[in-house]
Amino acid sequence: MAPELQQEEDYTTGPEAAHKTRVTVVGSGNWGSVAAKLIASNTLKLSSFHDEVRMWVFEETLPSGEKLTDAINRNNENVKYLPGIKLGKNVVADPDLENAVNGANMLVFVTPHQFMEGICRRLVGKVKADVEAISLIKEMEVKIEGPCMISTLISQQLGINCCVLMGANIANEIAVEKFSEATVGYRENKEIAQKWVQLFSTSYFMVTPIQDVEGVELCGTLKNVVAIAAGFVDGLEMGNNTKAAIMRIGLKEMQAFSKMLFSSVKDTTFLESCGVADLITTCLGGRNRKVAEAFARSGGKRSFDELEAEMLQGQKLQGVSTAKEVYEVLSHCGWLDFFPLFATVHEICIGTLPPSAIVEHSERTPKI
Ligand SMILES: NC(=O)c1ccc[n+]([C@@H]2O[C@H](COP(=O)([O-])OP(=O)(O)OC[C@H]3O[C@@H](n4cnc5c(N)ncnc54)[C@H](O)[C@@H]3O)[C@@H](O)[C@H]2O)c1
Ligand SMILES: O=P(O)(O)OC[C@H](O)CO
Repeated sequence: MAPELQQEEDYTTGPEAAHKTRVTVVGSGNWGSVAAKLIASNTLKLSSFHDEVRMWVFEETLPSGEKLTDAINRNNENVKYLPGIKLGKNVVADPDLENAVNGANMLVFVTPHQFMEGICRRLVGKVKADVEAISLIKEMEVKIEGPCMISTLISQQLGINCCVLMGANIANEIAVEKFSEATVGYRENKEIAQKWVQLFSTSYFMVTPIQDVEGVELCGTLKNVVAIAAGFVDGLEMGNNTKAAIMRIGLKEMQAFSKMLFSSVKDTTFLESCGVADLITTCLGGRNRKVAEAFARSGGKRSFDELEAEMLQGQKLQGVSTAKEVYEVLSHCGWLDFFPLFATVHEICIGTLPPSAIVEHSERTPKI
């Protein structure tokens, strides 16, 4: 159960409280919890924001029998998805989605993408008409009409504006306040983008706004496919030069695919944190890389689902499903020959090709 709004300190009262911007984080996984921590450290300092940050929790029961929400509020820590890190006492976990977003002026969406359609459906008519949203979700969906970015899904289903925040952001490193950068992608309104920058920025988290929402979101989405390829290379012990080659080919395919989908995507976006920096960090230290390495070491005999459950304890991979979504777009558009790395990653994931195909097939020079 979510506690009453007033806790030990009085965050909510005072005549000016009603005019302050309220922030809700929709999601409480590994990155969701770190996002709440970053934001909560800023809402305490910025007088235009309400101190309290609500964090929606997909409720579950811990092995101890305690509800996750209760454990978070009692310990001020997400004991399952971000153990050992205090979130800030002004973070209030709430298992009731509608209640969590009630009255919020700024919504931060940060769940694995597969839950977003259901979440949006539940939120229709429940959010303020002028609420601003941001998506931290690195994925896309493919519908009959074609590919749909998650920020577009949010915008269309809820009728609200949605920016994105992506970057070289392994959550566990930011949780212990190691320096990193991030990129906010926005469509038109730079003032809104600046407000998101203000809300997320700390001395160890440097955020830059750029006007290229699709480019930023596609970088965050597509790098997960390259991370799977990098994991195969690691699992096959092919070495650093091979991995660098896979990253280079992957970056070229990311750029070409993004520009073929959206002609507005800027080349310079790929040099921001959301582009080459995220590609590097994810291919070195991400969860997609780690599980793909185990998959290759098993010779493709163990499934990604099984390895995900065993290795990530409830955290979710996005790369395997992204590879499938990308493959569907490539098949539909007749582009498979132009993107050998993307296509090969999917074919290895579904067992049509062995992990060793990652080099044999991806090195074919793409005609892009
Ligand atoms: N973890 C990172 O380092 C990191 C960094 C940057 C971006 N991201 C992106 O952020 C997004 C969220 O990732 P994360 O790491 O916060 O999550 P996660 O993988 O750690 O956690 C899984 C989350 O899914 C929730 N969940 C499980 N079943 C659900 C259901 N049926 N409905 C709704 N929620 C359910 C769980 O409660 C948990 O909060 C992803 O798109 C990811 O790619 C992650
Ligand atoms: O752990 P991954 O593979 O989901 O990647 C985490 C982040 O996206 C890195 O920026």
